[in-house]
Amino acid sequence: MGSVVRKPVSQNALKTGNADPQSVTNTMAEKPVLYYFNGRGRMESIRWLLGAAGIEFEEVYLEKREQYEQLIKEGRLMFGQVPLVEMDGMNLTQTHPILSYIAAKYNLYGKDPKERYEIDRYADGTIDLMGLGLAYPFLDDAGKEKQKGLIKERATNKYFPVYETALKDKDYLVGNKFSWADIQLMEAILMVEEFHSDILSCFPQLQAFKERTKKMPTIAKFLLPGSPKKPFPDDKYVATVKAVLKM
Ligand SMILES: N[C@@H](CCC(=O)N[C@@H](CS)C(=O)NCC(=O)O)C(=O)O
Repeated sequence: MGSVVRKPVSQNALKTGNADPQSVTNTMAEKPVLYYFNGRGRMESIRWLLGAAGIEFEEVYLEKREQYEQLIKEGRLMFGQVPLVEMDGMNLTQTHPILSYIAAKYNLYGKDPKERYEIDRYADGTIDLMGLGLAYPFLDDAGKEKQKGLIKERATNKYFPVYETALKDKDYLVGNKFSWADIQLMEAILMVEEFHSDILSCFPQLQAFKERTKKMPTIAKFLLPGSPKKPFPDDKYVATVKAVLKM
């Protein structure tokens, strides 16, 4: 029951961080509403998935501690954590289930339990790899240097070889149909390339995958400047996350 949206506080109130518990609306948002920081973090894969599915969404950026506390007070964060996605009358939390819900809803989640398992497995590999990028902005200079090396090592030796082999004789990772797994892989490739621009030189299948995937209309749109895709995290993003979460 904790996930049902009853009376969401108006987004304008949350935006300012001055949400009044009495300031409620009964209207259910038609577009999904994403509550997170104005930066990548754990929300970025959700933005990617919605973007690739061609679904428009709105965002409420957490800039003040009060906004986060207000969401907790309203019982909208099951474990006191964001990402939060308000969608289909629910307060969705926990990144992986949010992603699989959206993937299922928009037919990007395979045709049967076996394919869904394969999609989950490939997606989790990218989530593990991208977790290294997620942590990067919060490290000190020495930690960043080390993390950059680790991203290269893990991408080259652990993760990319798996996807390279999987794509040897097919265009998509699972069921020869475009799925959430492919979207995750595209995001992961671009993330690693930001650290190591030549990373695909030993991965011709991944290079070809990237070239054809970036031409898909919804993805091409998502990659355009001004889209909901967030830039490489900067100091302001780090400071905001630390202030809101009291890190
Ligand atoms: N397992 C959760 C982890 C979410 C999480 O750690 N979110 C951070 C922000 S990126 C947070 O809200 N931290 C506050 C806390 O854990 O109390 C998920 O995947 O969504």
